[in-house]
Amino acid sequence: MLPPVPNPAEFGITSDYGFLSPELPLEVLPDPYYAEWEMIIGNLQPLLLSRRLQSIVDDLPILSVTHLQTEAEWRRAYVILVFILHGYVWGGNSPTEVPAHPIGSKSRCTDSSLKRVPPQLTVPLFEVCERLELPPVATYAGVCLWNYKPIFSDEPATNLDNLACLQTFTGSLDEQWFYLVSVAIEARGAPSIPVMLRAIKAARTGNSQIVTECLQRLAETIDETNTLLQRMHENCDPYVFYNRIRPYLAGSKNMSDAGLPNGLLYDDGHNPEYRQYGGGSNAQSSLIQFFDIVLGVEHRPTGTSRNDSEQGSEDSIKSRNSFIHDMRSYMPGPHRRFLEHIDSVANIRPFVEARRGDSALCIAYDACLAMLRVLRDKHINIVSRYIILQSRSARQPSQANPGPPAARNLATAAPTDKKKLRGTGGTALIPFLKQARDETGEPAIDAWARRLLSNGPAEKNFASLSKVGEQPDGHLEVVGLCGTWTAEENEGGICHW
Ligand code: HEM
Ligand SMILES: N[C@@H](CC(=O)c1ccccc1NC=O)C(=O)O
Repeated sequence: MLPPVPNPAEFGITSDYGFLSPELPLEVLPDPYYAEWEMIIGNLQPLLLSRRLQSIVDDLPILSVTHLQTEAEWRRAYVILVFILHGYVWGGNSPTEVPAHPIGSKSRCTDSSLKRVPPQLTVPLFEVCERLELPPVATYAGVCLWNYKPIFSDEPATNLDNLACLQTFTGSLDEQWFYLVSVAIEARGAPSIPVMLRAIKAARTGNSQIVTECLQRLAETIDETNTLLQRMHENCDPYVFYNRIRPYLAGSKNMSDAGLPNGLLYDDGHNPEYRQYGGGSNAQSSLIQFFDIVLGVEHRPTGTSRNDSEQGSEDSIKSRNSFIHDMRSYMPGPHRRFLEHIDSVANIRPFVEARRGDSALCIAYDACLAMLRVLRDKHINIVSRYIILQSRSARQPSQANPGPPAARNLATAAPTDKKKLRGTGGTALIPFLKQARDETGEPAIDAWARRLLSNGPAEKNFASLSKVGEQPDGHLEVVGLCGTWTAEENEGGICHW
């Protein structure tokens, strides 16, 4: 008996909003009991600039979560508490140094106090996280999924230019844009969820035509998310991102260089406990993991390959990429369970592989892989521009004004070797991301080329293309009726004739 295809509505997932909340995120907690939390979050930037956040938080009462009534209020409380938490930890000079407090301020931090999360945050945050099934850290859900509003209510969330953030650390457009590109991608990808559930049901009845149509729509959707991803460059400056925004997004795992060798000391007032969590990452996007799962894209532990696991006939769990799989525990509980259900019913890849003679079906499937690979190619280019290049310039000591010692954080503590650079989620970012890209499968050149050339010069119409080889620097060489061209493989298929 096949497991039932899950109903997204049972997991709070809708075809209009996907993994975004169907009701818009709450902009303020309605109960005045939480006025002090709202005062702090509403003044986060000036409190960070004046280095007063820590003392204000240390003077807070420990508020109870019993006044939170609706799911939207629990989510708003999570957003408030994780933004304050990350501002508290990373907003000082560094997590181990005492920030400059105005003389006479009521409370002074001790040396190690900033590795410590005080009970005013730990107690309510632990209860909110238990209710939402999230870790006590600023996850993708906290800074993206539940942190936006439409500017004009009659325009869709898919319109990136109609979105605004509810909270940021820096108050900058760059930071808003960084989160909102992901929000728009989630909205744009939402309709593909019911489409692919329909494909899974059609595959169960052997209906190739329906599966093909659904895959064609999925390929278009992923292509549209790629267009949105590319817009990151419009309003998020790499220097601002790397040096002003990204330090706040860090987690507390593998963060010895940034002053957190044991992680953070979460003090609930009775039993202080060191804990280590990865920081936020789009690896926590349920939508992108949904694309992988429905297409049968499998990610392995970085540095291993399909051959490694086949030799040992490893069971699929052990051969899975632990980071990508672990990131499900950083997703809201219902979204995590939905992906687990999809895992148990995903059948498209074997359906296609059993019908290699059905060219329309295979081309549609390959087109999805090609678009998902383009997404990862574009993403690697973004990571290069926003992290790797910035990490190099951040290490150039400025002779002009050496100034005070730089704060120790994710930016200033970055290793010199790019291969050791880590993402906020905790991965060795380049090896991990390139492997994830390579595991997205080699699309059939024909489907890939046809899709690319459909936007290309009209006079070039290829009956078919075939790969004739690969140049030393990774360029693909394909030959078609109108000549030979090489595609900048790592630029996501921009063709050079
Ligand atoms: C300035 C923008 C961005 C930077 C610097 C960036 C950086 C990174 C890094 C370093 C990782 C490795 C995991 C980690 O340690 O966090 C990662 C993972 C990932 N990012 Fe981004 N990211 C950005 C925006 C986005 C956006 C907008 C998307 C939306 C599609 C996205 C999709 C992913 C996915 C899906 C992963 C998991 C790896 C994979 O499945 O290929 N990222 N990102
Ligand atoms: N992994 C990225 C940061 C990142 O993408 C991210 C971090 C926290 C919350 C959300 C994120 N992604 C998009 O909004 C980095 O290492 O810079």
